[in-house]
Amino acid sequence: MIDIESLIRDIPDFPKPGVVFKDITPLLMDAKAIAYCTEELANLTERQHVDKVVGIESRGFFFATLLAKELNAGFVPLRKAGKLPYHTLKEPYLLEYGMDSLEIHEDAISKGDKVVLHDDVLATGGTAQAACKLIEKLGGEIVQCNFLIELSFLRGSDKIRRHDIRSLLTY
Ligand SMILES: O=P(O)(O)OC[C@H]1O[C@H](OP(=O)(O)OP(=O)(O)O)[C@H](O)[C@@H]1O
Ligand SMILES: Nc1ncnc2[nH]cnc12
Repeated sequence: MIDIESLIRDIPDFPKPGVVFKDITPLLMDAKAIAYCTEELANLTERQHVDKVVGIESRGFFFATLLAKELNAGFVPLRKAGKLPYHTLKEPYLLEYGMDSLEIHEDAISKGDKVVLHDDVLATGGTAQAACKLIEKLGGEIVQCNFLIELSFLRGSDKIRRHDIRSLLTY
């Protein structure tokens, strides 16, 4: 058991006044914490069969690839607009401190694939909602939305409540 909360630091007023940013870089610098979080994130899925773990650029990538390895699944990147080289589907969204668009390669998920969506933080839920739309447009079946951190006071789970939502840490 590792106290991962002590490895996440609050940065007030980043990237905008009024936002308290959860900085996970201290956690990422700790080898035991990486191993612990990877195993615990995989345990949240109850080790059910998963075809693809979808990770959201950029901080979602850190644990999504490790989680894919742990679950013996493939990894699919959801990237910010203009970064993926092949044919894409695109979805705009609002997040706690701005707006953006996410894209997915149109051949990244096959109809009926069992998919775990992973990101580091669930805040207002705009990012995760857009990600779910893209996965489902390609015919993926979302078996879990899996997060390192949920900021429950921002009510992001309201936007993806159809899904199983699990987080290692909730504030
Ligand atoms: O629930 P929401 O309000 O939509 O916010 C959550 C998103 O915000 C952060 O990403 P950010 O866009 O800051 O990009 P980054 O991962 O590249 O830092 C975080 O990694 C989530 O993807
Ligand atoms: N408060 C926050 N800290 C870290 N990442 C975030 N993404 C959206 N809100 C965030």
